[in-house]
Amino acid sequence: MENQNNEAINFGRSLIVPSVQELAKQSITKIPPRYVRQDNQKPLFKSSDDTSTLSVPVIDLHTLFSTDPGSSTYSSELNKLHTAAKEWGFFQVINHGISESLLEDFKREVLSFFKLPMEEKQKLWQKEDSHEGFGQLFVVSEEQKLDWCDLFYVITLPHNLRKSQLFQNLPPVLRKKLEAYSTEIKKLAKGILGEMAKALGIEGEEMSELFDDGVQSIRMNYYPPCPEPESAFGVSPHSDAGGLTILYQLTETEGLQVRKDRKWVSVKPLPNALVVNIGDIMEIVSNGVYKSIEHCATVQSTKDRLSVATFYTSNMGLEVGPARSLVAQHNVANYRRVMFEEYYKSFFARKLEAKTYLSLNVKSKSENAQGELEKKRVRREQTPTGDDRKRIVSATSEGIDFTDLSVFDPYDNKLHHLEDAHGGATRD
Ligand SMILES: O=C(O)CCC(=O)C(=O)O
Ligand SMILES: [Fe+2]
Repeated sequence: MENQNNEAINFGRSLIVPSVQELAKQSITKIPPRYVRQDNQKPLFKSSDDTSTLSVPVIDLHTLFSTDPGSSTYSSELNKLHTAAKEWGFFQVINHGISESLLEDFKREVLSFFKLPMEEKQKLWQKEDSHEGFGQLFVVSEEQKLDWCDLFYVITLPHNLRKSQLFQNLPPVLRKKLEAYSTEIKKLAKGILGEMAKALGIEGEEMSELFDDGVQSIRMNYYPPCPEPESAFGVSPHSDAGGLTILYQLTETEGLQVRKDRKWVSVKPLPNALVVNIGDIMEIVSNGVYKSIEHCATVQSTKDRLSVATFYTSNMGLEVGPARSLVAQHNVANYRRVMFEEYYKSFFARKLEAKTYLSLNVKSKSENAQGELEKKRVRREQTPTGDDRKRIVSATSEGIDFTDLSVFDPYDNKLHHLEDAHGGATRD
């Protein structure tokens, strides 16, 4: 039974910030300091065309959803999905079953939505007590650097979590298409989660308990052209909090970058493909077999870019932890159990930053040594100059050998030099 009181639930709020789209309409040649990243935090640039080898795997969902599970074609595609989720945490899906016409209609409506005059958008702007609507997310202080992006964020499922006033004020055709898109994405997310369960060896019943009536939210991102694209992020490096994210890249402009080991790889928009990535909750459920991977969006000087991210996560009211069937297989639970609602609320109450929330708060004792090192790394990266020496001394006195400008990288369990921008990784 749906609890009607759920509409009172607020997953978060964010400080109200100016519209970047409006700012970009003025012919500025420099961006305001609030968007300019420090030298060692700037994005790295290269499009997928000039990189050589690495590209995000592509999975054919028709093979998984419609071929005989006993066939070798099926098992080789399932294996491809499993490897992509383990080694990349990101992949693109083709033949996903969402019709081209729905994707086109939805795209058209989202494009016009961001073109609405400001007076219309104001009616749908975030309020101080909730981050749903037009605006930004994760802004917790006036000093914090801002992303070069306007977004519209809305909880779409389950129905009783919707802010009905926000829905009623949406342009009617957008509302209709959003409804259809949200239904299709839920179906798709559950289909992919079902295949993942098979690949991981999680019992179907447990997967249903976790994800049958999951919370779904949609974030529409508009990245205007930026006069200083080398200094700003469209979205800061982060991991997503949910179960799965399904991203629709509406334009051909590249911008999404995914961290693969210590490199950043650009995800080229493919016609009619969707990008899927593992979120923190799915990393927890998979007991760490699948990884929720850091990613970010860069911006360009002449082209704008639009994307729609749908976050599909577990049911309300649940305590989420590593799947029972996996703990039995692995003989260890690598993550603590967390109340989903608390996890989501705490995620939204802080600045968006790398993978710190998951690594610092939910890893179990067996992974804590790594978590402690990560905590020190984050503290140091937040103040890369100044007190660095002291921190290194304090880390060393605790038995950890930090050499100057070295960081611990939780992705490969090694120390690396921190001379590179963009969080210490390099681009392939
Ligand atoms: O626009 C993109 O490509 C990435 C957006 C994203 O990571 C997000 O909305 O969480
Ligand atoms: Fe994301």
